[in-house]
Amino acid sequence: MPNVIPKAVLIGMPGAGKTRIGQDVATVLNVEFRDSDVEIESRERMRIPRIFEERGEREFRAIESDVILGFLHGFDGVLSLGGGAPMTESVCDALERYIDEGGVVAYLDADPNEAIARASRSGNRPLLADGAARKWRRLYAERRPVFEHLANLIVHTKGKTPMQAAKNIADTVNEHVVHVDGADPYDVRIGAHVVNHLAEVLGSGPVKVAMIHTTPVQRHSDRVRTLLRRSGYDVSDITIPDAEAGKTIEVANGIWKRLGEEGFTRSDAVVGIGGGAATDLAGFVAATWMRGIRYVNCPTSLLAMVDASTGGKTGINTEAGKNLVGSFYTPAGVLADLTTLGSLPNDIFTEGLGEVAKSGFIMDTEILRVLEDNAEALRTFDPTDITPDLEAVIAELVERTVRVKAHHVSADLKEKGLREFLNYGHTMGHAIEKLEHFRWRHGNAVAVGMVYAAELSNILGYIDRDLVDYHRSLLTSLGLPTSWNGGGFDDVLALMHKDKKARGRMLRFVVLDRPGHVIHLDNPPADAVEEAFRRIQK
Ligand SMILES: NC(=O)c1ccc[n+]([C@@H]2O[C@H](COP(=O)([O-])OP(=O)(O)OC[C@H]3O[C@@H](n4cnc5c(N)ncnc54)[C@H](O)[C@@H]3O)[C@@H](O)[C@H]2O)c1
Ligand SMILES: O=C(O)C(=O)C[C@@H](O)[C@H](O)[C@H](O)COP(=O)(O)O
Repeated sequence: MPNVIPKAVLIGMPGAGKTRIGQDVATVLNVEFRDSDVEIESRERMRIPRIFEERGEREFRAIESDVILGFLHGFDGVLSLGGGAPMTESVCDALERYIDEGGVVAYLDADPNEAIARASRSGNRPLLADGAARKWRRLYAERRPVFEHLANLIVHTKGKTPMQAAKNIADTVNEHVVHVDGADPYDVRIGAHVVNHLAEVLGSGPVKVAMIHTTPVQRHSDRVRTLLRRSGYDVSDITIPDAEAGKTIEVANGIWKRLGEEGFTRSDAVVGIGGGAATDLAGFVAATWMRGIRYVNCPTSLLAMVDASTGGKTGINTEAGKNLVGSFYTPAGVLADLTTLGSLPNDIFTEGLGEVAKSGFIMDTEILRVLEDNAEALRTFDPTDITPDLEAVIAELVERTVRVKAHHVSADLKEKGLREFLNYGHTMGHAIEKLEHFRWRHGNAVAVGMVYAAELSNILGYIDRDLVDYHRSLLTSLGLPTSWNGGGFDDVLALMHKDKKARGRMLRFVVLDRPGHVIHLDNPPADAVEEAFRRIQK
């Protein structure tokens, strides 16, 4: 039975707004709200000033600690603490344990003058009796360092309405975080406004940041630029050609030239904002400038969120083919800000569902159930009308798909074996993309590629027709293609022999042997390879 812990705990100085904002957070999250001061007075049947007067602060802090610790296990709402509570060692230790369990301790960093005015209006502050402002500032000087060290979320409330501050906290509560292990571990943060974590992920090392983005995501890169500059970074704003046109050596060379001219050192950084093509190029630039500098991906398409931005495959396209030049180079972090989907065209969203479905077929079959249950809403995705329910479905699909990718890349970054399973549907998929001169979207080509792989697996007796038919029915219900007539078998075969999984003259595939489980299929019989191709023709 997992521990039941509060959704959020609010701390801050008297008058910071902990009660009002705490109530608003509880409203947004549709959970209960509790205030530790109110609970103390209810339990002791005595107002706090009288407890201080009759029993002294030491006993009050002991009572307060007991009440708060009682709420940190078993209460799943929002809890606001009295101003001095975190200064008590037992409370501070308990809050640190709460954060380790996934809790959010939000420090409301209010404007001192505003907080003093509010605190002075409320008579229930024994520590702020006469000379309130002077005493408040003395307490502030003592407590602020503790609050800032303890909190895993700091909300600057000046200029925000209580509800705006509350939504900021609720967004953090609703974030999903997927940890990617390996030599250079990092986190993928998924949720609304997670881009607010950018400075935290970049850290204090970089002085200069190259912000690499494309025109269609201008509104999102504008937000990133503001965040970077407000955090004190010297931003080089680099717009690249959109989509595959941006994944070229010419584009990379132009950026290298600019980084040299602007004096980028090995401690500086790159931020990639956009679809998978932009994050691939940004990662490639980061991997190669001075043999590797820090970079953070801010994916803005579904496919980039669930696949391209994570796993460290960086690269460009060349005459020889797609993704044939690049480097395995992992980001310092990935911020999948779901609000950016608010401008994503439906067809681009749909292609991302191809990689989501892939992750369901190869490992997490719950993904397939979620896709089935929400196929209509997903197929008719409208960026201007993302309901809270649909946003929750998308967040779950993104988290689950990223977890599947993280499982494979954490254990096998450089694709020596396990990671190849993520290539399900790609042997045929990449051939289709090439023969379609990249007019077909990646996710669409992979969808047909998965049907091809399912047919091949069926021909060789690994899976039955039902599972092949299920590929077609699920992918069709999501608006994805399941057949292709754009080229001849000989051309496809030649390209499959150039796939990165091929070894010498040996064709290599990844196929299912049951739902949620893939195997390597090396050097399958030539007639089976051709028969499966015939079966995906319209
Ligand atoms: N590195 C990896 O592991 C990996 C994995 C999968 C795919 N990829 C690569 O990713 C690319 C496919 O990614 P993609 O599907 O995101 O394509 P993409 O990067 O070409 O983006 C598709 C289109 O959507 C636009 N767009 C993206 N986000 C938007 C937003 N929020 N609002 C409006 N427009 C937006 C882009 O500007 C572009 O026009 C391919 O190059 C593929 O090779 C890499
Ligand atoms: O990350 C991987 O490894 C994958 O295979 C994920 C794929 O979904 C993705 O399309 C990847 O870009 C394909 O890798 P490639 O090496 O075949 O280009």
